[in-house]
Amino acid sequence: MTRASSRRPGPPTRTERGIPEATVARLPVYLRALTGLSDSGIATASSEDLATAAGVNSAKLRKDLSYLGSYGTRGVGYDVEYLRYQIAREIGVTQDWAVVIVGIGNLGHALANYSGFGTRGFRIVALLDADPNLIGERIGDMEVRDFAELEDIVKADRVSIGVITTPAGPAQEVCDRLVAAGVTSILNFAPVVLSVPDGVDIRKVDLSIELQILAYHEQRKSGEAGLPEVPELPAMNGLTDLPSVGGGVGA
Ligand SMILES: NC(=O)c1ccc[n+]([C@@H]2O[C@H](COP(=O)([O-])OP(=O)(O)OC[C@H]3O[C@@H](n4cnc5c(N)ncnc54)[C@H](O)[C@@H]3O)[C@@H](O)[C@H]2O)c1
Repeated sequence: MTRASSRRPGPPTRTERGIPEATVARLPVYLRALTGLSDSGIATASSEDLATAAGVNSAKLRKDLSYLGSYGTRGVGYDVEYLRYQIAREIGVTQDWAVVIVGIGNLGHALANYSGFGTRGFRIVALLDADPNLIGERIGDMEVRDFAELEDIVKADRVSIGVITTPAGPAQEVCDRLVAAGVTSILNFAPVVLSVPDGVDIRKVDLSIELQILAYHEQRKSGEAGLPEVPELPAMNGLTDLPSVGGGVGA
């Protein structure tokens, strides 16, 4: 056997349980795929079926699942319900997580109205805002409450996750208040990098970055297909006296 290269990449970052972070990031994708299979009444799935449903290759999927001690049964595949339970337990979604959302504007309203969190183990316990005009507004079966109540709510409901949907300006201050109140995980939608002390996990959601990644791929696709043709200029009836390009029109 020959050695492929003398330069080896560093070891992948691993969680305390020894599962690579990249595998952890794929577990929710497998969970969603398994939920889909289960909802369609499928009791067992081969690694190929599951990989197709999750959009990954089957060798990677088998390797990922082996970290959970799940190898499937040869010739039968994986028990969908059991694997779903194993992954949910590993991610921590078999238990109920209390979440607060801070900043109930456009995005906060949309998240508050989304019913999918509850079925995935996330209980929204409070919608908080600093605007007195919003406090008391009903959204579904909840009422917007004063951000000043944060500390009491975190203590009473044992909140560990906070979602920030305020503008960028106050986001750090909101984050500091969440952390001081005892929140140890933050999902930040505000377009700003927040600092948190050790022991607090933070994740940032930025749709424009996702769109830029898609734009990058679109650009590559149009490069492969050849550049799009320059569209013809519309007929300019009667306009014959146009200045030439770079003609330096004075101010
Ligand atoms: N990550 C993404 O992909 C994405 C997409 C859209 C919007 N955003 C961001 O999400 C945030 C919210 O957007 P939006 O359109 O809902 O804004 P918005 O102005 O409609 O709502 C912001 C809310 O935050 C509240 N607020 C302001 N300061 C506060 C404070 N100190 N404490 C508590 N509440 C406070 C305001 O009263 C308001 O209700 C913005 O930062 C925006 O840039 C992110």
